[in-house]
Amino acid sequence: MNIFQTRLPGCLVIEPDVHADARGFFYEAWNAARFAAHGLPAQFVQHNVSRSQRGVLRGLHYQWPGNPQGKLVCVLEGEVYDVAVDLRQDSPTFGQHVAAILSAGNRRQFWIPEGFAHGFLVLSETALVSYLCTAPYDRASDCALRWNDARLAIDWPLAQVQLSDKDANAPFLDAIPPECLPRCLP
Ligand SMILES: Cc1cn([C@H]2C[C@H](O)[C@@H](COP(=O)(O)OP(=O)(O)O[C@H]3O[C@H](C)C(=O)[C@H](O)[C@H]3O)O2)c(=O)[nH]c1=O
Repeated sequence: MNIFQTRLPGCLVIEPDVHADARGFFYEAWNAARFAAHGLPAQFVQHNVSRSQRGVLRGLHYQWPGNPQGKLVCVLEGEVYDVAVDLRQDSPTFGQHVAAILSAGNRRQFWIPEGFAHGFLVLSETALVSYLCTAPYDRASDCALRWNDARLAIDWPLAQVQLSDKDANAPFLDAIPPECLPRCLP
C-alpha cells in the first residue's frame, strides 16, 4: 500500500497493493491493522454507495456540529473528479481544496478527514462511488457548500453539471456563519 501526502495535510491518496492474475485482480480496500499502522482510522461505522451518470456533481457536503465524518472514498466503476475542501475555520489551510482523479482503473482511494467538505463530479458514462465513513449519517448536521463558489476556485473539469436542488442552492462560504463551520478536532 502506497500512501501519498497531498498539499492539504491530512488528506491522503492511497494506492492499495493489487494482486492481479489470469482471473482478474484482488486488493484489500481497508485493513484495520494496516490502516492503524499509518495513523488512519481503524474503525468505520457506515459504508455508502452511490451511482451517477456523467456530469452529476454531488457535493460539497460535510456534517457539523454533530457526527463529523472522515471518509475513505474509492470508485468501483467509472471515473470521478473527487474534491476535499478544508472547512476547519482554525486550520491554516481553511478554504483550500485538493482534487484527485479516482477510478476503477487506478484503484486510488482518497482519505478525507473530519472537518472537510467532500464532493465529486462524474467524468465517465456512469460511476459507482463507494466510501466508508467514521461517523453515521446525521441529517440534522448534514451541511452543503456551493460547488462553484469563486472563493474556492475549484477547477471542475466539465462545464455542464447536474445537481440536486440542495446542491444547486447551497450557501457560499462567506454566507456560512462561523458557528456552522467545523473546527480542528482535538
Ligand atoms: C448522505 C446520506 C443520505 N441519505 C439519504 C438522504 C436522501 O434521501 C438520499 C440522498 O441523499 P443526498 O442527496 O444527500 O446524497 P448525496 O448528494 O450523494 O450526498 C453525499 O454526497 C457527498 C459526496 C458526500 O460525501 C456525502 O456522503 C453525502 O452528502 O439519501 C442517507 O440515508 N444516508 C446518508 O448517509
